[in-house]
Amino acid sequence: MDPSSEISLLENGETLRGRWTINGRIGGGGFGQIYEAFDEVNREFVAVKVEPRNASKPVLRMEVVVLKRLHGSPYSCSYLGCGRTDNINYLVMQMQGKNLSELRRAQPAQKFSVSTSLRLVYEALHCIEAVHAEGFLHRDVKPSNFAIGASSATSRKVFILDFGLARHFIDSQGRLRSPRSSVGFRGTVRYASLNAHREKELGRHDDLISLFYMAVEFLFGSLPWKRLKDKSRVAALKKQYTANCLLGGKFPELESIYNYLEQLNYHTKPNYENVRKALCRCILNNKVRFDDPFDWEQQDQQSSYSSSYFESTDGGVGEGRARGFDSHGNEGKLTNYREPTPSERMLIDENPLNDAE
Ligand SMILES: Nc1ncnc2c1ncn2[C@@H]1O[C@H](COP(=O)(O)OP(=O)(O)OP(=O)(O)O)[C@@H](O)[C@H]1O
Repeated sequence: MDPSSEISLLENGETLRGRWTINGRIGGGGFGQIYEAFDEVNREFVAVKVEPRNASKPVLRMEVVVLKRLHGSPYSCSYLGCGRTDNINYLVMQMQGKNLSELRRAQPAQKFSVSTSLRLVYEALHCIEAVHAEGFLHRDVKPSNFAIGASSATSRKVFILDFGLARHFIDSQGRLRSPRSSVGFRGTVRYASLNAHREKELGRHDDLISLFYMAVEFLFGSLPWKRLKDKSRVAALKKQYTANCLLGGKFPELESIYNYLEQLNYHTKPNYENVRKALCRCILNNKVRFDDPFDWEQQDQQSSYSSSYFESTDGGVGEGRARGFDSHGNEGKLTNYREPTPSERMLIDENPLNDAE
């Protein structure tokens, strides 16, 4: 059964393990269905991801492994439980707010301001680094796999979702696993790195290249290959467009990040710190403040760029929504404002990406 089909795997009012009462479906991608449920023990809303027990491509097992490893991380959902019934496998986790794809598509020109774009990318970089630090590649980095928090305390934070395609890249001895010579395509065509198109074993830099494509889409509203489904045609365009061209020459620091990442391979650990430095320089040069309101908090249409070769709408993925999201209730209030740390401030003045680790 296609889990994203209209056939719901859970009914409203149904209770899992006598604790989580289903309250409605909030999303469903290619691999699972996501429900809102009420946790009768902690008296709060939670998210439940479900797949059929006989799924042709089961993903929840890996999701549970990764979420448990990340439990307590400020960049991922808390793990709350998992189990199975006669028909389904399920995973219960912390409820987050809207995903970054739906937030972007809700913007007037379907793009974020420079300020919002750069800060979201900055936060998403932390998320990806946290996953890599636990020895996992995400392999499906895209805007619908990041969400802002659902509470006033977390509504200015970004959380990474969906570890269904994750892969452990280190072995039990802590060594890098040997790359396989060929693997099938992994990820989402629009954001996949060229290595994914080549069906090569993906490395840490490939997750960051997908983040770069997210950045372009945030800033300009779309990617040139957004309407193409054919993987080889998308790959041809990804080869054709330089970072300079994708960014219209407006963000040299992001260009330098892409050009750096492109030189890396499966074996090299990206220098996350230097990528962050380059991003910080971009933030500084564009006069972005970490305490600016996000676009959805205050629609003030600050400096955003337009680009004639991009079209204005997209068929972005991710249909999730989450109740309890309260950014409107907190509009204008910087409930979770985070100053750059002293080391981040220092980074801004240094020259990044000179040395690859
Ligand atoms: N913990 C959560 N809290 C709130 N919303 C969530 C949560 N987990 C997932 N969602 C919503 O459901 C959507 C789909 O979730 P997820 O990506 O895990 O499913 P999927 O089947 O793997 O999707 P895809 O195939 O598109 O990657 C997310 O984009 C998000 O909007």
